[in-house]
Amino acid sequence: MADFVVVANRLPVDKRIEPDGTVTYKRAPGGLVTALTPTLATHSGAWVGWSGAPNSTDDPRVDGIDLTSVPLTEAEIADYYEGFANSTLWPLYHDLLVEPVFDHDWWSTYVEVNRKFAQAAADAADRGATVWIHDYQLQLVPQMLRDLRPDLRIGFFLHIPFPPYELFTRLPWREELLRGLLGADLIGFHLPGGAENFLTLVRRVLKLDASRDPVGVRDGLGAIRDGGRTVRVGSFPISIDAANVAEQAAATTDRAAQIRAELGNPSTILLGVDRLDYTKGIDVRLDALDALFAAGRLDPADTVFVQLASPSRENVDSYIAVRGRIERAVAHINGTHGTVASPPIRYLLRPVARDELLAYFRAADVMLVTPLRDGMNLVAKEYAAARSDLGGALVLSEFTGAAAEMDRAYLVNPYDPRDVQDMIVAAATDPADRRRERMAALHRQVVDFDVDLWSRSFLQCLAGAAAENESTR
Ligand SMILES: O=P(O)(O)OC[C@H]1O[C@H](O[C@H]2O[C@H](CO)[C@@H](O)[C@H](O)[C@H]2O)[C@H](O)[C@@H](O)[C@@H]1O
Ligand SMILES: Cc1cn([C@@H]2O[C@H](COP(=O)(O)OP(=O)(O)O)[C@@H](O)[C@H]2O)c(=O)[nH]c1=O
Repeated sequence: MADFVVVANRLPVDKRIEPDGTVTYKRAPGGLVTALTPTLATHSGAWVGWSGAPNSTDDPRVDGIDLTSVPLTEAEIADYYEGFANSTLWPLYHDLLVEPVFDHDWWSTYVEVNRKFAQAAADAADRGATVWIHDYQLQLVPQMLRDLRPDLRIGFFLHIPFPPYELFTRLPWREELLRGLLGADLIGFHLPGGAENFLTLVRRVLKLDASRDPVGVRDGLGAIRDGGRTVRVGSFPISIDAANVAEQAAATTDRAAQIRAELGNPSTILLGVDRLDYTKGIDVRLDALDALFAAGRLDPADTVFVQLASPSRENVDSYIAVRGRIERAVAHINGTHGTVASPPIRYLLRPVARDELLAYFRAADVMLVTPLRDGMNLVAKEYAAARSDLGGALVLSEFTGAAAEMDRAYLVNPYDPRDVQDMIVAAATDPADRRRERMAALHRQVVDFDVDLWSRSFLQCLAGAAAENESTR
């Protein structure tokens, strides 16, 4: 029994069974794990989630965290994870970048799997414990858990954008999802806009009394009256362990120099680091580079773009399609603008370990972060944290959560090809002192607003919101 329980779709590690039968645990992909791992290291607690493999029931202790596996069958993985979570909610919440599928059988499995997570959390939590539920895969868990364990303090945080009324109300299950979330004492979003969309939806769809004042950042919470309870709603932009990233990155100088040499010592190294997801705009940056090489604005003989892409959701059609588009674009650019000895694009389709990533950050002159939509984007923050040497430049899409705070980046509208091209050229060629001054501001921002502030501010607001509800019980 733990007095602090994290509930997320994924455990922080993926279970792998090696060909010789040995079991290993590897860090799971994605920013949610990156952000929550340091938080749990400072709270002794439990993490309830799925292992990434079918029917896994073992509960290992990894890096000092007690992990509780929620076993999912292959059919549940197909209908709940690949289906409702990643073919319905993910595209709907990311501005319909692909068409969401509305399937009643997937919804039934989503409800059943959310019930499994709620039961596992109820079993793991001590009396009066704090339970922090994460993300779009588990939006029904707050109310299910409150029904099972009214003694708990329940927080929920959404890691992806929360859509406006016009998009959300397409969901045939809109009322059930809103009701599910309202089981929490505090519901957190990255940005005030997501929190305000939620307040509007609750007012219009559920006809509840929801505050109308603008929501502040880490402050100025919204409120919803639901029966005898008050549900608080706020904005808490997630971040990273910036001091740790800076320290580890500074230790990669030799490897960074080696990477530069391996790439042929070009004048400019550009870098992209993403899960292979259609939201990330990998094709946006490839199209921009193609145009810049064709126009002679960048020299393909003296420029290298490294794209590190970690495979993601590989059974989902839209992910298979985007991989095809990206690989065709890489082949087209290398075939058109490169030589056999020096292709301007280097593309890797596999997860890259943290130390190696940090060395790439230190080697890159320009980091390209060009999502069409992204809840936050921790890679942008990691790059700024890694550049304690104040080298490099960040090209950042306005459609990421990170852009709200990192306004000294070279901000781009990823829907405007000319803007993306111009900003890449500016980031690569601006005078050194201008680039340095921008990077200093970005580095300071991520150091001052780190992941510890994110979790502390959320958990403090949760304690306040829960105490208010406990006093009226
Ligand atoms: O678990 P997967 O299906 O492999 O996906 C990985 C994670 O992707 C998403 O990350 C989001 O959270 C980040 C941290 O808040 C944020 O920076 C990013 O913008 C989001 O896309 C997803 O929300 C997680 O649940 C997944 O684990
Ligand atoms: C490609 C790649 C990434 N990482 C790490 O994963 C996260 C990604 O977080 P972000 O918020 O940018 O986006 P999503 O959560 O994926 O939507 C970040 O911490 C990266 O450093 C990694 O470790 N290895 C990789 O190959």
